[in-house]
Amino acid sequence: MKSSLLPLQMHQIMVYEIAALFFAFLAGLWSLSYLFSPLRSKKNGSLGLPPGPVGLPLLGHLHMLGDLPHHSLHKLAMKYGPIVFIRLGLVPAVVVSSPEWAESILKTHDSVFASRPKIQAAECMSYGQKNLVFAEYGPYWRNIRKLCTIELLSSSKVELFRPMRREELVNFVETIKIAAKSRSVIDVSSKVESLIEDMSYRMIFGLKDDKFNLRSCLQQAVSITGAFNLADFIPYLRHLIFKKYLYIFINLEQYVRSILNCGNGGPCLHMFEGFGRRMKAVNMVLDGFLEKIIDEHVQDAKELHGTHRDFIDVMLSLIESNNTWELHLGRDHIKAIMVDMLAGTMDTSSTAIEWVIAELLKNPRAMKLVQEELQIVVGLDRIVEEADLIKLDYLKMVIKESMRLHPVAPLLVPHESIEDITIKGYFIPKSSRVLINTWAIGRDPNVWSSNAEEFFPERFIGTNIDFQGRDFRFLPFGSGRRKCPGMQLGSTVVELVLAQLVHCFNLELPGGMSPNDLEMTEKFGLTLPRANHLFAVPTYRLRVNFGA
Ligand code: HEM
Repeated sequence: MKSSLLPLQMHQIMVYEIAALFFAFLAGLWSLSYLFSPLRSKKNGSLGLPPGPVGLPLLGHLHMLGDLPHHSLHKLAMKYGPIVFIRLGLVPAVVVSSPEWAESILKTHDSVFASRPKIQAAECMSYGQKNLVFAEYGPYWRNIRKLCTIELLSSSKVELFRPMRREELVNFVETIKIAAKSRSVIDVSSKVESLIEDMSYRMIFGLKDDKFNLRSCLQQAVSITGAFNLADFIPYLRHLIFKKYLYIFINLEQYVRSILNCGNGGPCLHMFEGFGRRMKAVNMVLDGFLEKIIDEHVQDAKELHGTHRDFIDVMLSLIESNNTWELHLGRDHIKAIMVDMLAGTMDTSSTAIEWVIAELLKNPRAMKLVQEELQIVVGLDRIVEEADLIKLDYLKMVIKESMRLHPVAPLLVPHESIEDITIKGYFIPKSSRVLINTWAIGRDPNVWSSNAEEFFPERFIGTNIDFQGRDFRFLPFGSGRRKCPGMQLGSTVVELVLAQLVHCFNLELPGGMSPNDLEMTEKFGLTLPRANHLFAVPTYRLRVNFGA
């Protein structure tokens, strides 16, 4: 039986390969025609497409992105200017690297650029893009955004979870105190990640103990959504055999390194080879967990007579009361929004916190000033309360400075144009992907003066630059219609955790490491965390052993 199937499989593979070559040939012709399109040249007073390098047929400029696309795109901007036209496979894309162009895209022509591209992983992980992050711009997105902003992320809802945040922080400090007693090294990155996870689970699901083993499944879902998927850029290749070889070609350097490091295949190739399969498998497991959690909430709601406790309760009560913001909300919507909220709360806040601690360890002068401010505002006889945050001006500048140098989303979330448009003489075709390189803007000496690469929080003194996205030099939460709706929650958590950690503990680099030796390598994904975990030796600072 087995052997009779083999020739059939071979036949199918050959048909696929022939079809692949045919489509690749057509796509190559199409992309060549794009390269020599009249739009590239000046015509009728128009400047044509924005400047950019000539790409390869089919691949466009994918091979130029490398491990850290925000760095590679910054290099292109240095050569071609603040707006660069490239092609990612068959997808036209513009890269924006100046505050002026960011304002044009995110404010002046916001409605044209407010959509999101279709991404295979997002479609799978968020139940056919029923979530908010990747929803196409239009009535569905508008309603779901209103629902999330008002029902889940408003100031009053953020306030509702204040006691939970305090409780989690007290536990967090207690565990670090144990390490401090024995002068042990702590993995700051892991500690912060697990604190943020606990807070997120309690707020979204009402549970803290990971009884469904959600953690690893979610991490995989997030890493898959942030992973590079060739099929998003060359859709013809979705089912083709030779995509593996194309992937190796594009990531030649990564591939060679992965072979050298880990023998047969390496992580990047594994990720790609089984991408579709892995995506579906992770989604199936995640879906099972989410279904069980929702079932439990439905059951509990009957007993608790509709008392709202967490995000799932809120969503279920909306369905019950038929107040579903003109959306026909079902379980898939709840699950898609929960995945959004989890992805939104977890990696973002912990990435931001990790970078601030790293910068403070590298800059003892700034660390000293933050601790002095805390000593004046809070004193050494109690822990930080949320009400104190408003008075911590220097800490806020430190956070902004760190986010300037290490934006959590260096290219924001990709935007997509919904129609052809000409801006400042440049033609940007419909369905172009727009990458706003906030990392490059944050390090531009023309924008931030010659000390742009230096960590210098005082640069914010006397400016009114904040997180709101009104000043296009600084966009850690984006700007315009698609700006982050979780900004208040995110900034509160980041400020609170940081304030508590540096108030309660002095942190030293382990093994007598000098601040100059602390490396600051980044790892590109859905967010931009440190490539390596951050370690430190804590010493308890307060005069009291606090509690509730
Ligand atoms: C430090 C924390 C955070 C940072 C730095 C951050 C940053 C961002 C950025 C840069 C964007 C893209 C904006 C754009 O495309 O123009 C975004 C979008 C988004 N964020 Fe956040 N975020 C944070 C926390 C959160 C939290 C706590 C939540 C929810 C619980 C959240 C939910 C979202 C959602 C749903 C979107 C998509 C909005 C849309 O497409 O309409 N984020 N965030």
